[in-house]
Order: sequence, then structure tokens, then C-alpha cells
Amino acid sequence: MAPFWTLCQVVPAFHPAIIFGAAASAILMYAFYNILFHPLARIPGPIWVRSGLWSWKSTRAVKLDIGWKLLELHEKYGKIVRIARNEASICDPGAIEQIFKFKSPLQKTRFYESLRGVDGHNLLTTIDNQKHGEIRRAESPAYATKLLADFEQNVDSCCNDLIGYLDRCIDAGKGTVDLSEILQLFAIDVIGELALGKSFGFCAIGKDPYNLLPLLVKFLEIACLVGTQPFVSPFVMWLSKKLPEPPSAGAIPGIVRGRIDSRLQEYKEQGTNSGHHDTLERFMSCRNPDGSEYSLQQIRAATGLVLGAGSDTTAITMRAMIRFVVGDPRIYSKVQEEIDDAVSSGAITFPLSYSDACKLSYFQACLKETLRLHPAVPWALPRLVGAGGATIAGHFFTEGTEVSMSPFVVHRRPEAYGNDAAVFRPERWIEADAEELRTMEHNNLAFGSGPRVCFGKAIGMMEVSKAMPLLFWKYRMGFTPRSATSPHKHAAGRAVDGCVSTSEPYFVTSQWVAVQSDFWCDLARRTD
Ligand code: HEM
Repeated sequence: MAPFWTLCQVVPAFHPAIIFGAAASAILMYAFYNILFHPLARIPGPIWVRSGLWSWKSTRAVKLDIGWKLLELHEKYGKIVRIARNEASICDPGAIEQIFKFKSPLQKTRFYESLRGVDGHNLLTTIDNQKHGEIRRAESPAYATKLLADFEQNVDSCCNDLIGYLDRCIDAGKGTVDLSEILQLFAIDVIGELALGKSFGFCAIGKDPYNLLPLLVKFLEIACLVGTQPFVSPFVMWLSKKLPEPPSAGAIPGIVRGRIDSRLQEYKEQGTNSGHHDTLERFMSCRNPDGSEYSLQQIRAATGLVLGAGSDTTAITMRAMIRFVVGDPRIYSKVQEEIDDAVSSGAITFPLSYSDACKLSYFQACLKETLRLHPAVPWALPRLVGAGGATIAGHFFTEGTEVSMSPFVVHRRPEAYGNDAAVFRPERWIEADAEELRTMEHNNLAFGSGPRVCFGKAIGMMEVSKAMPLLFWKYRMGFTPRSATSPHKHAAGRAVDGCVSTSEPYFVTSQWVAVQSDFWCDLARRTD
């Protein structure tokens, strides 16, 4: 016994060596448990991820490279990869139905909570399936397909602003334009019209007067990073209320709140909704399951989601389409030819109606191919396995584990789109028979899938289908060559698949959304 007592006297309980030893043993035991005994222990993946000692997803959220890094993991480890201590990413198209089906026992994970705005939860961020179903039913009138015709006028007026701005640039001898910025402004204006009946007027002046765009990008980047560690979310929310706001941060929320307030006032005075063609009008008529009217906060949250979900996504799709189409002379001339022929035969006229845009079959195939190879949301969409567990892609996942599928990864897998899945080939959508087409549509996750599928899909498709043929018809476009004197900020561009090259026209960061920046194009009128 003597040596033991001696040890206790020499090394008291709080001695750093003991504390360090205890902590190291606890960490080691934690890592061993995660690697050997955790319910996902049999799923392959990088050892540090499996140990739970490294957050691969937080690293991706910081490095903004989720798309290609996740693709690499699947190429190395197969169809199911452990990407977090408690999460497996799956790229087997057969799992889409199992994960995203209606009445699924799987629900969204806490990741989504970080995407909520100041007005609280909305459709996108509501986790509970039943609650989500109630909100979706209540808000469905705002997204009804029959309203598309009303919304079309709003898109037309923003198209006029966009063309006006680009024409002015060309007339002033400045046909070199950063399309990443102007298309974002266009998308924000359109969504302002759709949500609140009035554009923000950014496109008409061709600039972002509040310097808001970088702020929006940062907000999403931080929200996504926080989502990878949901336990810090309440602290970040608390901190964001304490820290001083950047001067421009309140500008758009201020305008939005002002417009909502004045509409409610108008409603109060007139006693009826007064025929506005926007989603605000529909949200004002929404009812909760108990029959009560939507509160001001609910109207704000629903409107905030339309503004947040409907601008980045469409701008990303438009830029990507230009990149893919203009980047391939064969495809570019086919698109232009189709539009020119349709104009000269009188099959379509401008302003282009959505129904006429749908007649442009090659253009529509290019749009589908764009959404496939550059889905606006590449992040692995996470779902929590519910009571009783679930068998997905041939593997049994126990309750409480998380599974996810990345649209970017699934769309590039041969089992989903064939051996040329990585190639931009619009013809695949035209050559396919009815059965193949159904499979390709089913495997497309650009808008999500199942009961949580994008509610604004029809609106987004309408907007892009109206605006892009107009741009292709009016302008000859080319990518501004990168040189020491060109306006580019990056010495080399980066494609959506992570490839860095001086001939790549824009720079992609891949996180919750895959945003392009620094997209300089030379524009000239085709009729000059
Ligand atoms: C090309 C354009 C668009 C793309 C690629 C896109 C993509 C997506 C994706 C991937 C999701 C599902 C996310 C998930 O499961 O976690 C989503 C949800 C959503 N999107 Fe879109 N979106 C687009 C345009 C729009 C527009 C224009 C609006 C509004 C007018 C909109 C409103 C919504 C809403 C409300 C949800 C949540 C639906 C729910 O959870 O019930 N989106 N979108």
C-alpha cells in the first residue's frame, strides 16, 4: 500500500497530468465507440470522420467545396459513405423513393433550423412532418400553378429592365458585363415582384445600392456552417441579436416589412384583398388548421422564404445555363437556331409567354441538363431516421441516425444518368423514351423530392424559361478572356465540379448553394 499513498501525496487529483490522461482516455473511448460500435460503424468513410473527432461537413462548409469533395468520397468508398459521426451520404438513385417518399417516417434534421430567418420557422425549416404538411396545405394557394399566368407579367417587366440595362451598357461601348451580379439583381427584382408586387428596381439601375449581395451570400454561408453543428445555433442566434448590424443589413428587411405593413393597412381600409398578383396577397388569406388567420409574423416568415428561396436559385440556374450553352459552340448555335426559327415562323413572339417557351424543346432540354449538372443546391439534403429504423439502399439504419443525398452527386453518377453522366448533353432528354424519361426525372433532385419538394419549382422554371431565350435571342455572348487587364478578380476560374482553369468563365463556391461569381461576358446585339 505504501507506494499508492506516496503517489496520492505526490500527484493530487487536480494534477494536470491526471486531467489530461482522463480527457485523452475519454476521447479515445469515444473514438473507439464511434469506429467500432456506433450504429453506422459498418459504413465506410474516412477514419477521422468515423471516429467523430473531425467534422468533415463543417470543413466543407468553411472551404465551400462540398460538391466535388462528396463526389470524391463516393468514388472512393461507394454508394454509402459515412460523412459525419451520425450521418451517411447515399448516392444510389433507388434510395430517393425510400428517403423522400410521402408519409415517410424520416423527417428533416436540425440542420434546417439554422436556415430560418428572424421571423421564425417557415416551410423549408419546419422539421416536424405533420406540422410541415399543415403549413404546406395552408400556403398552397400562393404557389398554385394557375397563378403562373398572373406572375408572368411581373417577370416580363423585370426582363424589360434587364434588357434596358444591358442595351445601355452596349450603347456606352461597355458590352463587357459581370453576369453574376446583374443576373442576381434580376432574380431579386423578379422575386420582389412575385412576393410583394413591386420590383426592388436594382436591375434598372444595374447595381446593388445597399451592397446587399455579399451580405446575403455570407448569411447563407454562416447559416449552413452553423447547421453542421446545430447545438451552437441558439448561441449564434443570441449573438446575432447582440452584435451591431452592418448598416446595409436592415435595408431589404425594412423595405419588405414596410410593404407588408402598407398592404395590411390597405386591406384593413378596403375590407378586402385588392387584386394584387403576388404571393403576399395569398399569404394574407391563409388560415391555420384551427381556422385562425395568419398572424403578421407568419405572413412575414412565409414572404421571407419566397424572397430567400426564390432568388439565388434562379440566378444560379441562369448563369450555369449560359456557361454550359455558350461554352459549347455546337449547342449554342442549336439553341439560337431553334429560337430564331420559332420567331421567324411566328411560333413564338416576345415578350415570351411560358407556354411558348415550353415549345422550344431543345432549349428546355438544355435547361434540364443545366439543373442536372449544376443543381443550385448541391448540399446533401439530410433526413433523420424515425422510430423502427429504415432499410435504405439495402442497409438497415437505426432510429436516430441521419441519411442524406446530394443532388450534385446523384446527378453525376452513372447509375442515375449513364456512363456520360458528367457530360453536358441536352440530347439525352430528347432521345429518351417515355420510360427512360420518367427514370431521369425521378433521379433529378435539383428541386428536392417528395413532400418537401420545392414549392416554387413551377415559378422558377417559368422565370428561367421566359428570360433565357430572350437573352440568347437578343445578344451574341462570349466569355471575356482572362488576362492581366481583364476585370476578373480571380486569376483562374473554378467550374461546378471543382476544376480550376484559366478558361473557366466563372468561379464557383459549393456549399448549401453552388454560387458563381466573377462571370464576365462580352455582349453584342445580334441585330447589329
Ligand atoms: C431554379 C430554381 C429553384 C431551385 C433549383 C430550387 C431548389 C429547391 C430545393 C432543392 C428545395 C428543397 C430543399 C430540401 O429538401 O431541403 C427547395 C425548397 C423550396 N423552394 Fe425552391 N428552388 C428554386 C426556386 C424557387 C422559387 C422561385 C421559389 C419561390 C417562389 C422557391 C420556394 C421554395 C420553397 C417554399 C421551398 C420549401 C418547400 C417545402 O419544404 O415544403 N424555390 N427549393
